[in-house]
Amino acid sequence: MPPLLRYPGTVLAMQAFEATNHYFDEAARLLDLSENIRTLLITPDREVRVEVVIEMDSGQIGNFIGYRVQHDNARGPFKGGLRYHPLVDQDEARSLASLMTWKTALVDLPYGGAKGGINCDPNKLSRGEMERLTRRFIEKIHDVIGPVKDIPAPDMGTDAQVMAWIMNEYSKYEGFNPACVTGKPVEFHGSLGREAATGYGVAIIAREVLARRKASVGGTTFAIQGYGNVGSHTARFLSQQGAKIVAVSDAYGAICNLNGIDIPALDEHVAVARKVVGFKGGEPTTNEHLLKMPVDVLIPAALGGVFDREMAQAVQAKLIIEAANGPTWPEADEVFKARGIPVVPDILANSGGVIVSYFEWVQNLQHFRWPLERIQSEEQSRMVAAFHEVYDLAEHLKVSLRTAAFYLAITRVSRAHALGGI
Ligand SMILES: NC(=O)C1=CN([C@@H]2O[C@H](COP(=O)(O)OP(=O)(O)OC[C@H]3O[C@@H](n4cnc5c(N)ncnc54)[C@H](OP(=O)(O)O)[C@@H]3O)[C@@H](O)[C@H]2O)C=CC1
Ligand SMILES: O=C(O)CCC(=O)C(=O)O
Repeated sequence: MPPLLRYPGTVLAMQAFEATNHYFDEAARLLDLSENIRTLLITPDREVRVEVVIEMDSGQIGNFIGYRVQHDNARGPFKGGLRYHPLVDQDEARSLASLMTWKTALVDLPYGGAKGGINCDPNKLSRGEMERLTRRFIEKIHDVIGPVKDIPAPDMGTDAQVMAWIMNEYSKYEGFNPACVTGKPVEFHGSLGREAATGYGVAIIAREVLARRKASVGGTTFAIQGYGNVGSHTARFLSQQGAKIVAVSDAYGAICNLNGIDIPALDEHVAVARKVVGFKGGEPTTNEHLLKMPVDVLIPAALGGVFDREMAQAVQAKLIIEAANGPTWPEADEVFKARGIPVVPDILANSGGVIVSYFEWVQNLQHFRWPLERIQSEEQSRMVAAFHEVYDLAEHLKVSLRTAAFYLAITRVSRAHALGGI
């Protein structure tokens, strides 16, 4: 059975929401916001916590808690994923919802930010239990979500099938409306390109940041923590550009191959084994070792809170791209700054997912389907534009990429509050 994580023995100086607000404050200081505006911007608009009780396959009662935190909607409906994981709690949902507010603003989508989930272990639930859990959760929260209120999407532990159940359950209460949720199966009102969108975007960011550093993806070495939706698609798109992916991992362990892992062959193995360990084209190793390998680029693509101070000191990568949400504690961020290791922040690096969710929502509202070429090319142009805007601002203000990204996002959200009024 895989470990639940966070990393055992880690003593955290702060909680996840506090960490997100720390990053907010670093940028807000440059913006001269009043204390009242700061409070308005960081405080979640609404927090829903519901008991979700289902009958397990064994006949026993299963007790779970579901959360939906709606952080800010000054720029449009709340938007953000649903996570099914044993560590889901109110604080994590707050932190992730807040990150969504800054992410949607940074890539200029007409949305606010939300996040939620259920404290369950999807690896231990049957398909029937997952469906009952999802439907019961939606039964409890259907009145606070919807196409112009709050639009959920996939995150860790949820996928297109879960989104299909959400759409179906929501429609029972509120009438048929596929725009109530994104990340649905393509044949059930979903969008081409959504499943791979986050990884596709991470690979675009890798290409752009390497180009600014006079390097290219071809021949560059990468280690990727997490081989789920985001990690595996990132690996696929990077390897198609000639990257040398020397280590990947999931909750069960890691594999490494300094000559480069054959990603299509690994995918065939994972399709059967459901884990990366056991793949013949790599040596088994640990997640901890993967994070400390001397690679060019390290990509966390699993849980938050992976880098604490100690781990940041041990990292040997030259560049970090945050595909996961919130992988870096502020104490680690300081270490990376001091060591001159640039970090492309989550709200920029993994924004491809919500960008294509936006395209899915637009297609649902238009009752029209866009071809994959249009989706990928529009995702690409939005991400490239946002990346260079952040990079240029960071150089201009002499701040980190994260502070520049938050600066742009806070500017847009506070402007929306000012224009819309309270
Ligand atoms: N899906 C999306 O569109 C987006 C996701 N993100 C973020 O990307 C990250 C990954 O999400 P996603 O790929 O969707 O989730 P998935 O559930 O599809 O995949 C998560 C991956 O992380 C692995 N994992 C879990 N625990 C550990 C651990 N302790 N050490 C190493 N790997 C571990 C899982 O392993 P196993 O399969 O063995 O459990 C799995 O490979 C999250 O931080 C999420 O918030 C950000 C933007 C959009
Ligand atoms: O696609 C979306 O709406 C949100 C995806 C998500 O949860 C995220 O970007 O962290």
